[in-house]
Amino acid sequence: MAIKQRLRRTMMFIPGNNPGMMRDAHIYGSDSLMFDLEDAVSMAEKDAARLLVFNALKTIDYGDMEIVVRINPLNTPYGKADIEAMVVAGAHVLRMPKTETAEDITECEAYIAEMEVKHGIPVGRTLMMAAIEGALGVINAYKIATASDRLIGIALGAEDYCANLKANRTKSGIELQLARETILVAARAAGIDALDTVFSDVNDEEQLIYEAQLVKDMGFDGKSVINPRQIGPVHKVFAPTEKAIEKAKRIIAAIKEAEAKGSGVISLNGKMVDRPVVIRAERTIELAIASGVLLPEEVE
Ligand SMILES: CC(=O)SCCNC(=O)CCNC(=O)[C@H](O)C(C)(C)COP(=O)(O)OP(=O)(O)OC[C@H]1O[C@@H](n2cnc3c(N)ncnc32)[C@H](O)[C@@H]1OP(=O)(O)O
Ligand SMILES: O=C([O-])CC(=O)C(=O)O
Ligand SMILES: [Mg+2]
Repeated sequence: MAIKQRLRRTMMFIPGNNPGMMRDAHIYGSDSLMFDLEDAVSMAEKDAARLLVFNALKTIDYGDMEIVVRINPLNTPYGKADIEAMVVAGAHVLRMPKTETAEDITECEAYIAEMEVKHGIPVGRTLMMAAIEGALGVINAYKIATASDRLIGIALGAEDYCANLKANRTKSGIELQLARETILVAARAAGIDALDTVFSDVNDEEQLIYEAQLVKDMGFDGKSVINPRQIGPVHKVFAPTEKAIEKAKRIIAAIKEAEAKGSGVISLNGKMVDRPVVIRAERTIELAIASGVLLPEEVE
């Protein structure tokens, strides 16, 4: 089922022209599956890939995993056919690549709605997300993030972004700093998810963990991955540590006690605990439960 708010630590890209990968994609445990009809598929295979993904979504039981499909932009010969097929196939979320303006989103949304009506599907069932992959998209991030109620999040596409900026992908990530911060702030202002880009070297786990930790500390909800081996390390980074969980529990217990006495701010081991600290503690508990490292009954 399409759900606007859910855990999205990892979305795994699966090339839309690879039936073997599509068949087994759900066994690796990413939070979302993201079938790709765009850059992982050559021009010659676009129509075949669309049909393959359509059949996979219609016939394979992916359980309650979130199903995302990255379609081709509307200004290509494939965009409209991708939208129609994926709306009918029941994809939960359509990912718009290379989004530059709010109109890119509103045009797609109008066509999605048209296809829902044409096929007797409830209007609004198909959700959307936008990948920002160039300078103009970053400049327009907030307008993009607020362009449609169907949007679940915005994501950075760093490979195309670096190509557009004439930047190098570095270990520190300095070239992505502005884009990441802008996307994060735009997503938070719009009340939707902020999702980080892929890391392409599947054999370099150390750098993957570095990037995941960096974006987690910044506030991102998750990171796209391209290989099953990248799922575990990213989930580990996004799961709160035992120490963080214990601290969050102490904060929540202390504030409950203070509130019972009519006070909104207290001191815990010499540190001020007020509303923002409590919000972060609550998020830690939510993430811990969602990540399976804490049972709901362990929280009073
Ligand atoms: C810049 C962009 O646009 S990025 C988005 C587009 N790119 C993609 O979608 C690429 C997705 N990833 C891949 O195609 C592959 O992971 C590659 C090419 C990067 C590496 O491939 P491999 O070296 O074969 O990976 P590896 O040896 O780790 O594969 C192990 C198993 O996982 C499977 N697997 C690998 N990647 C994926 C994936 N993305 N989805 C599902 N299954 C996968 C393989 O089929 C293999 O299965 P098997 O053991 O049953 O044979
Ligand atoms: O969106 C992503 O993470 C992958 C991508 O297309 C890019 O980096 O250009
Ligand atoms: Mg791209």
